[in-house]
Amino acid sequence: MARDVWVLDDDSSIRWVLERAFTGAGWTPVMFADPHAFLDALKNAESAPDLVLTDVRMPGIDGMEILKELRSTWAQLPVVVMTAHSDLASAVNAFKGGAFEYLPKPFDLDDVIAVAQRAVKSRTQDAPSNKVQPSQTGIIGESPAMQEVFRAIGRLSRSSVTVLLTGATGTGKELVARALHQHSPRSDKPFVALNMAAIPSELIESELFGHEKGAFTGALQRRDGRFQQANGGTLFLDEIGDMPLAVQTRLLRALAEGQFYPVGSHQLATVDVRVIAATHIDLRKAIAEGHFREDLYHRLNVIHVRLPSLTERRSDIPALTEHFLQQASVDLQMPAKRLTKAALAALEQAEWPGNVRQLENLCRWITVMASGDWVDVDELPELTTSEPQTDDWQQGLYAYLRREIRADAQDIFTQVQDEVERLAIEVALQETGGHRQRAAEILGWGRNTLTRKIQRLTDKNVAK
Ligand SMILES: Nc1ncnc2c1ncn2[C@@H]1O[C@H](COP(=O)(O)OP(=O)(O)OP(=O)(O)O)[C@@H](O)[C@H]1O
Repeated sequence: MARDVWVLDDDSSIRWVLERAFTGAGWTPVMFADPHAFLDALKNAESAPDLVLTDVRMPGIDGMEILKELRSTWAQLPVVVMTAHSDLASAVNAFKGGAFEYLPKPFDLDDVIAVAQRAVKSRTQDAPSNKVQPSQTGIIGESPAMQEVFRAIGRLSRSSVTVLLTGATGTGKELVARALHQHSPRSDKPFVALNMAAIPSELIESELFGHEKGAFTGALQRRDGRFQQANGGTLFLDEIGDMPLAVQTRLLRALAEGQFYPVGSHQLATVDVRVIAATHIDLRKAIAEGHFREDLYHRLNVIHVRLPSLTERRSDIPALTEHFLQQASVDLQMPAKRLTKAALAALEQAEWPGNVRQLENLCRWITVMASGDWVDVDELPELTTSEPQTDDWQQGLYAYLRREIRADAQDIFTQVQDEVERLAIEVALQETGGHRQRAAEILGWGRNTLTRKIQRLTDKNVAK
């Protein structure tokens, strides 16, 4: 059965090739050069076409308006947007909730027909809304902030677009990356994750791109990198802000060209990989400080999904707690603990610098440590309940500790303790204009203790 497709593009050569491609594939195309004529046709048509294919950047009209018009006229009509990467985020937003596909410009004609067919097919199979349900992802969250995340997963579910996930540590970035993959056309292909913070920086390049035998000391075998392993699927680059600049340059090239040279190799490797990157740091700041390439940032930030911190969605704490207590009881083969109302209220009011992961760990702790089946406030470990902090030193410390532990560092507690002491002394002395007696009082030490500690830290520095 011939399908009707309306094509809107102001570029006559694009119209020409698209008309031929669609006719050749058995469709009935109706071509529009002028957005206003298109909108008129839209208003006056008695029935919807099977598909609309439109550019969003045309002179004299805001393409987003066209999407909104389409959405309000025929809510279920599948729409394919032809757009450059830079316009995609706004296009997705303008078309919130509708069936949506996109074609990055410039495109291949075979892709056009494939995407068009997929868009039409998805409509016939589709539920009215393309919001992904929490139960389909294993991600818990009824709060409005999380609903926004589920909607984003749904909207992106038929595309392979690059996504940047931001959010503090432990907010579920990896979980969401996996959900994006599971709900993408690539779901039957591998999902491969690489955490920049977890591997020594000098190995990141070969981890990503693979290496030849003998490419560097210790490269005893040729090895595929994560890019090759993820071929056809999704590569999740966690803590992208920790990627060394030189590797950023290589990544940028690999993303732009879909090709790269493995370390020590002269043979180009070609891959088709969707990249999802995540960061808990502010990449704009990293760019300003010269640690992150701006062009790479734009490449990765085609679609941005921000994960809310746990304190932004306190209403999810009871469901998360119940889930983690259940899970801990299964994992640890211990009876499931229950929280009294007061204990749950305390959790709902706590600060959670480590976000969901911290809550998950706490539930494991309770499962092992609490004595009875019911756990009351006094059995909870100490929770910070103060007002939200303006600074995020605990988060920084948390991330630092995790990075060190994953890098197999030794003796980190002493290091951290020394650093805390040094900072506290430094600030106290600065704030008191170098007055040791006052500084000691502020720090809660005797003057002699302060002098001894200063001496010890100075000796340590000298010894370094
Ligand atoms: N909404 C959620 N529902 C259920 N579990 C969650 C949710 N969010 C996070 N988790 C769990 O919390 C833990 C931390 O999540 P995840 O590793 O995805 O966080 P992250 O943001 O990637 O952290 P980091 O930045 O520190 O790498 C995981 O065990 C994950 O399964």
